[in-house]
Amino acid sequence: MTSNNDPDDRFDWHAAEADLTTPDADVVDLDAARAARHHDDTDPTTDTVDLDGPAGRVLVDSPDAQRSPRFDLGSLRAGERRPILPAWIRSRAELCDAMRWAVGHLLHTTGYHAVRVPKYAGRLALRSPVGVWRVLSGGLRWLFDLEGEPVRQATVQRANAEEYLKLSRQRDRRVRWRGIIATTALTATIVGSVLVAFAPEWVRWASLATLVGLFGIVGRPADKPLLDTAVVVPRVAKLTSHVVVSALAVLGIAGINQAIAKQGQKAIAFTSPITRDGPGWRADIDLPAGVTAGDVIERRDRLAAGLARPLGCVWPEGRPEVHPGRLVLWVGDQDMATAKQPAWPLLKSGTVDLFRPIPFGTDPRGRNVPMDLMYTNLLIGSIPGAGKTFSLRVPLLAAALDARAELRVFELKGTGDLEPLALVATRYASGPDDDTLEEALDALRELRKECQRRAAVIKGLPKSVCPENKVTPELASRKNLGLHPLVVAIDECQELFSHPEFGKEAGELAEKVIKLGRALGIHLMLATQRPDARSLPTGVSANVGTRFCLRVMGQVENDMVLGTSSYKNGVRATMFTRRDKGMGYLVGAADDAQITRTYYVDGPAAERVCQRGRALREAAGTLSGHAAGQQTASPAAVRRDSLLDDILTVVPAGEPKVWAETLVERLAELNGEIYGDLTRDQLTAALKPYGITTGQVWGTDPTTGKGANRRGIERQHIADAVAERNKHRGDKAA
Ligand SMILES: Nc1ncnc2c1ncn2[C@@H]1O[C@H](COP(=O)(O)OP(=O)(O)OP(=O)(O)O)[C@@H](O)[C@H]1O
Repeated sequence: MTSNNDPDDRFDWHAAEADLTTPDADVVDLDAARAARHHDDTDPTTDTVDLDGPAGRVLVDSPDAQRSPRFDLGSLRAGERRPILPAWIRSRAELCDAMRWAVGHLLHTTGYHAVRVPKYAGRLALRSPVGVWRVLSGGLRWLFDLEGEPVRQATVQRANAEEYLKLSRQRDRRVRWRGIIATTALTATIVGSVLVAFAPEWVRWASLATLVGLFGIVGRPADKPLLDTAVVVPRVAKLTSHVVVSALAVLGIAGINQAIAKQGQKAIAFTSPITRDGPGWRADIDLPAGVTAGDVIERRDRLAAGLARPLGCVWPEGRPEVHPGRLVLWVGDQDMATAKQPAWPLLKSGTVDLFRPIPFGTDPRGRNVPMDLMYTNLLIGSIPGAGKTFSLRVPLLAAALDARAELRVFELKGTGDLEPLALVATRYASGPDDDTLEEALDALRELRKECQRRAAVIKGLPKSVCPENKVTPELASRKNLGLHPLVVAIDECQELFSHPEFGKEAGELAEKVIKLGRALGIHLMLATQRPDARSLPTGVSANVGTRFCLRVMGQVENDMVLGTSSYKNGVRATMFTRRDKGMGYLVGAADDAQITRTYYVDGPAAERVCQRGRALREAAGTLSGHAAGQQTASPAAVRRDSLLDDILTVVPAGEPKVWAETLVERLAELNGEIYGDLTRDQLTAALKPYGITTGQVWGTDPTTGKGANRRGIERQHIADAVAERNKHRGDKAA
């Protein structure tokens, strides 16, 4: 019955029998036992446990453990309820979008065919003689039962008189009643023709057109439809499990290859059927043991080659919350980079309530990706030219459409990419120079103070008005409280954070603002093309709530922008290519990381949106600062212009030398608004451009009255610098 070649021969039936006869093992699952034996071949320690020496070996995969769990109410309660209505019907925006598409499709098709009516009429006229011929010949064949003729001829040939008689009788019967019908129809046609001949002219033409149309339809060639194609629908190949497994097999991942070699197609488990999901296919995959979704995502280009689809159609994503080996593969019908993207929903009309999500971009399926701006901050990072500034512009434009929001915008590249926002911004500065950087730094200083002020306001409010100790839409609308949304954007923020003089302070301030401002209606948006430790302080990158990472080149930058372990978990912005402009991973806007392409709003369109935002502010009386034409020089600029004169004011002519610390105190006393934050280091740096350096000078401590050598300046150096400056000014004026 058995042969030596049968692998089951090597199975230890005695051991299995012993297992069977142990008191608490009532059933042995033979499949499990065989599987245990196979594993045993490779590693004898994995599937059996030696509890009491050789006699006590028991199977690890016990029948109890292998039995499917019984149904219980708990598992039903834990089950995931599938939505009754599909997501696109529940979302107002998506429903409107679908409706818009349906109406547009209908109008296009109608218009397309309407202009071709003369062409279709000509076609029908040309085809109508064939139609007449088909009707007449078909009618005669039917009338004389000609389709039965070959059979009758065959019976004649076989000289089968009885059968021939039967067929002839049947034919006579048929021809008789068909003749009656044909005669009636012919009579009706003649009567109809006579009536039409005496009818008004339009009836005659209409009848002729109808007849031509009908005969034209009947005379249609089988391979040529009457109507041209108004909409060409692209045909895409189906995604099947076979295609997916074959593509995964060519990625060169050892774990996948070994599993496929052992188990074939079964090595890749599909956790649910491959389905259509939006304009593409979706496969939910459990990768073989030990292979992570990140391993596949890293080889997206090879995966696309394996699937024989353009790279922009293939979007593998991990689901680390399920397990690291769960992969969701979405294969679009069209390349995401070239597929037509819907316009930004607020492009032409609409206002924004910043306490509600704003439309930020679209996902690979073309659906809107919303983003919250309140109670969070935003960090955008990528290599140069991937679409950072365009991405930053979208939430800024949304903020522009909320009349309550105050915008402060600093663009540190100096190309004017955010220029349209100057129409609505309370503060706007653009430039790569130190002055602009210092303005941005000042803005952060102000924000820190604003945080303190707002915190005090909120603390002073009764719990009934402010139950969660954070700004609510109602509080933000109360002008007297000054708790309106305050949106501050710094594009190319690496310039500020890596600045030798301002960098450290800016990093500390930004971290404080990010941590505190969130609940106080202050929203900081940072965009950087150099997401590394020097250009993006860890205190900043670790505390930002919402992150958008466009194309980056490595794991470090990826995790700097998207958060620690993102790369390991398969959220890899390294997979985006040069063509994927405006595309990135959005983290923090939803539970999972989302592949998002930001809405494309170009310069002129952005300007039109800002004009609307400006009109809203004018109506609400909230236009202020830069946008309102109040070109107040920045504290940095004022300080720079007046520093030398103010030093001469606070250091009398009889005091040749003064300590830097004394000078800083006196300047703050003179003008707290401009010099309140001035530190000794900043003073030293501000004097450097005039060639004035601080050195050890003798002075007396006013509190102790003791003399000492400390860092300070000589008054004469300042006086010389003022004289030099005035000379220059005089030259220029002349
Ligand atoms: N959502 C988008 N869809 C299509 N193209 C886009 C999108 N966003 C940006 N682009 C294109 O990418 C180009 C670069 O964008 P952007 O200037 O925002 O890049 P950047 O990362 O800020 O560059 P840099 O670091 O040099 O400032 C733009 O000229 C634009 O045409």
